[in-house]
Amino acid sequence: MDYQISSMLLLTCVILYLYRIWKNAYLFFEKLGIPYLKPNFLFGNMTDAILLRKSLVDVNLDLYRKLEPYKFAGIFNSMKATVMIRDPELLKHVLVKDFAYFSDRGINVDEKVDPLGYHLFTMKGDEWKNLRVKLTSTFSSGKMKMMFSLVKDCGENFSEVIDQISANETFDMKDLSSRYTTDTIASCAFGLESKTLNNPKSEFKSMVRKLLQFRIFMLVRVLWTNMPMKLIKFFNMTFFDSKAQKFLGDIVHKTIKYREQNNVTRNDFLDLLIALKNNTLMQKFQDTGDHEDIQTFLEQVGGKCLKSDIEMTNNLLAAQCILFFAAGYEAASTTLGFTLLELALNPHIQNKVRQEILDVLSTNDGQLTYDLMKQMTYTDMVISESLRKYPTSAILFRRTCQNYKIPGSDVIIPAETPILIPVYGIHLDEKYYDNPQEFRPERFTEQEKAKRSKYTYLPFGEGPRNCLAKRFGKMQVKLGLIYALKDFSYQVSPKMKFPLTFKRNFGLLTVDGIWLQRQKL
Ligand code: HEM
Repeated sequence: MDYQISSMLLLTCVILYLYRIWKNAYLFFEKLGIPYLKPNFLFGNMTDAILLRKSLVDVNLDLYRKLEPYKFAGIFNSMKATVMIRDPELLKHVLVKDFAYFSDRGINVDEKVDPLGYHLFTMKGDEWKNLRVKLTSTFSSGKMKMMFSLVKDCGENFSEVIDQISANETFDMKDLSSRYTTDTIASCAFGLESKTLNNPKSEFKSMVRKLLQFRIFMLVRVLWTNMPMKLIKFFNMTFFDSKAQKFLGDIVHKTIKYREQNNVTRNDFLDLLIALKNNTLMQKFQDTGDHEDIQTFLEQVGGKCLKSDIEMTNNLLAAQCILFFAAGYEAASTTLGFTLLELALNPHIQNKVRQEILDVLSTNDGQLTYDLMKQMTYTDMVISESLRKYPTSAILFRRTCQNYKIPGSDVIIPAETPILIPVYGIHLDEKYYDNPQEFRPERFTEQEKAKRSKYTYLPFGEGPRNCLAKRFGKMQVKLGLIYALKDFSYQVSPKMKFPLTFKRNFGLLTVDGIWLQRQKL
């Protein structure tokens, strides 16, 4: 009986405590004079996402639309008051001009509890700046040329695997694309021939999948910006799935050891990272393109040089390799899959891209080179349009590092406030793209691009914290597309259901399957 009474008392205290927090959170925007959407107790404006009734992507799209015509407004990520920035001009301030106020994403990771979760995506302040400068040089345009032949080999294999599918057989292009991007990143970041294209049941593939598999902890961490370190330590929460992280971390450690002991070079990211660790990057890989990228970055973060340095330990190298996988494989494979889906739905565009590919290849006996790939400009427009309609990172996060006065208003957002950037909402806004559901690559001619603000198109983010590997990601998708289209045409299978239902995960825009059929040409 006593036990029951104390349990009831404890529960009442917890509810009262949560109610008090919620009441304060509720008043947050009232006090600041910011318009906001009325939240529900505990779930805020995220009820449908938390109860897994809708994807986080769709929930945020609804919120973006409900908040028309405000330039910025308040929403509640569960109980956390978050400012959504809707206006492209304000986004220019948040992402670039006033970057010093918004330099991190507010994701807390304890380096001791989770050394492999301590990477560029989660790092903050000077440590992030130092590492970003170092890694910038590994993704320069010169380095992409170096990596081209490794990705091209995977592209050729992708085409061979597509060739093995029978005519009119329904297959999942999403699965095939993710096996292709797994192989490209395994080759470029880990120095491995993972061969998941040939072996869909490989352990490597299942571990990579596990890395980003939906976990309720991940959703909580995305919604609960600034989660207290004590809680992270108490639950021993790792950023990615701990088993997958350990599996991939062990591979990197072993490969580094092998290469250092046997003096092996393979011209991939791991070589570049090892050279960074040993301070031999400039001797080994001379590349003038690096300097320009680093200079631009330093100017944007407001300093010509950095205050301190960061030690490149083997754990730090392994953490970056794992991040390359997590950040790259899903984003690139989803983009490739959606692009092929749209091409199957729009045969006239499919024919036009294929014609460009064949015309360019015919100038060199069908042999693809890096420079020839660069000449395929219509293909670039098709990829850009695909990333507009399906930006895999549908929402982006920042956090105010200090109090910030919103330009053109009297509102001051306090330090430590989460900021949400509704990329998907902006990409589907009729104000910026007429008939936004129509797939139209011509939106990306130089002339059309010049008519819009740069901040209405954010598939790779913008400013110093944008995608580090934008060039590599685009190259993966482009080579995949070239090898998928050169010898085959695609139709949508009756198995594909419309409208698309996005996965209920922690904010990535993706689907469970992209069902197509192919014909050999
Ligand atoms: C089509 C493919 C890709 C897309 C659409 C994409 C998109 C993005 C986006 C939207 C962000 C967040 C930017 C922001 O907050 O402003 C990001 C960050 C990042 N991406 Fe990518 N990405 C792609 C491929 C890759 C690949 C292949 C890699 C690595 C090999 C990679 C590495 C990273 C890293 C390290 C960051 C964190 C940067 C930082 O915080 O400094 N991405 N990416």
